[in-house]
Amino acid sequence: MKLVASPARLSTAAATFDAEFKARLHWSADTDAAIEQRVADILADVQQRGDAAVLEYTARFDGLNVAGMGELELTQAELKAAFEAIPAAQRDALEAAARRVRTYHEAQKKASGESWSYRDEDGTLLGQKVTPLDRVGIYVPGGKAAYPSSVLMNAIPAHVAGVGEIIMVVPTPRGEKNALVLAAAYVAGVTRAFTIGGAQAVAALAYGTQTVPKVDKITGPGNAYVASAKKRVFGTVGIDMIAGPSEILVLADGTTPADWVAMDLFSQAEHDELAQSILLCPDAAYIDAVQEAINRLLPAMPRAEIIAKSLTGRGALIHTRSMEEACEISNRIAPEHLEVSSRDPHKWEPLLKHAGAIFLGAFTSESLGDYCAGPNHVLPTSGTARFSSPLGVYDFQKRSSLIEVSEAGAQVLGKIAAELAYGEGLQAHARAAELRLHTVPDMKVKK
Ligand SMILES: NC(=O)c1ccc[n+]([C@@H]2O[C@H](COP(=O)([O-])OP(=O)(O)OC[C@H]3O[C@@H](n4cnc5c(N)ncnc54)[C@H](O)[C@@H]3O)[C@@H](O)[C@H]2O)c1
Ligand SMILES: N[C@H](CO)Cc1c[nH]c[nH+]1
Ligand SMILES: [Zn+2]
Repeated sequence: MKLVASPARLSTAAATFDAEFKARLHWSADTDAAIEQRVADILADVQQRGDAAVLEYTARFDGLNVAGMGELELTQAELKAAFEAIPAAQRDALEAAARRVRTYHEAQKKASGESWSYRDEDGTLLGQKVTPLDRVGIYVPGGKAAYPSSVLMNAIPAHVAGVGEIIMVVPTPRGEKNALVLAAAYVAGVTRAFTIGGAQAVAALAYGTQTVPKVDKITGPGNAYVASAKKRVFGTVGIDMIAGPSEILVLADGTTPADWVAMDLFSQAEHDELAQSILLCPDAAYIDAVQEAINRLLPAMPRAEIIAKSLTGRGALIHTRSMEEACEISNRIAPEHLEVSSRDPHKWEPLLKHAGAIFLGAFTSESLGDYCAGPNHVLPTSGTARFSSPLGVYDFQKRSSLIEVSEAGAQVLGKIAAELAYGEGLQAHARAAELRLHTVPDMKVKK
């Protein structure tokens, strides 16, 4: 049977555009009631029965039958052995990628992840103390593909932040362990690792089981089950964002070879049938050329079936009136990845507000960002880039305000606070401030 990838052909000039566009975009884990119900049941079961439930779901969903949780833990020796056994070229690539990701996140920490403080003229100190989280859980997807790069993208910023313990979970369908994933866990310095996935792994990390330690925060991407589970455990633990099925939006002025753009659309479509690839372009003949390239290149792709399903079910080639209009529509979509495939990307970049990551120019394929450019590839999806940011060192830190009021400062602040406290009807607040005023007898700080 011949596989066909037919993304929807839309035009912003058509009267039906808004409705068709909305229908194409509309999807999120919480609109899929079947997934939601299943995830809710799994979370409740793991919370109640712990390891026993995790073992059952791992057998059911990943085809991995074992006698006890001990068999689902990867030892440090196993991680090290995997690193030593992979071909030298893979080891070098892994280490080169890790170096670039580390350099980027160290710069990120310097720019915005350090404690700071200042003093008022009267000596009062005000500031913010930044501390790393004690223990985090990192989700590394593993259902339809293996993601050693996601190990690096999660664990390295956690390390740079100074997190004490990094607990990794990764499903290994039918028990097939991916050597590169294990090697990446070794390179990135993961503390403990379990071969579990899906909602049951998220639940194990959030609630803790007899074997899996409860964590403070869960980060990392995953499929619709993982995204929904993370949303539901938020509050019990922190989460980074909703990083669900991958998305790419290519904003093209028609100057990049059509084959390059077709392959970039494939690159995210091949992740998942639910991934979304969209092209926005003001040149109709160029859109035809990209569709022709899709037809020609698809049969040779090993993951052609997933690509065809994703492009046909969720993809779109949109003809716009202008590049300006294309930028405006891109902002409405707020994609995970946005490629500005143009001879003059800096002309359009200032118009772009909402995207997880922006890739400028024809040579910046999104896939370079997935592996080794340096910035994080764990990014907000489903339009959440309107309010969320890429995974970063800041996700593994928290902040405490620091306040040290001097004796002189207390004289000024005490009067302001007391006035406002009486206004709120909170007498104890007011008195606590007033007792420190020199005007109150016998209450001066002893020297
Ligand atoms: N946004 C990002 O930063 C980013 C990065 C990498 C990957 N991704 C996305 O992550 C996803 C990875 O998905 P995946 O499936 O390959 O791996 P995954 O690890 O996310 O999901 C596999 C797990 O899903 C669960 N599952 C599958 N079918 C189920 C069912 N019918 N009922 C209950 N549970 C079920 C199983 O427990 C299985 O272990 C893709 O959508 C990819 O696009 C996103
Ligand atoms: N594109 C994914 C984020 O949506 C990340 C990734 C890992 N490997 C390949 N791609
Ligand atoms: Zn990718």
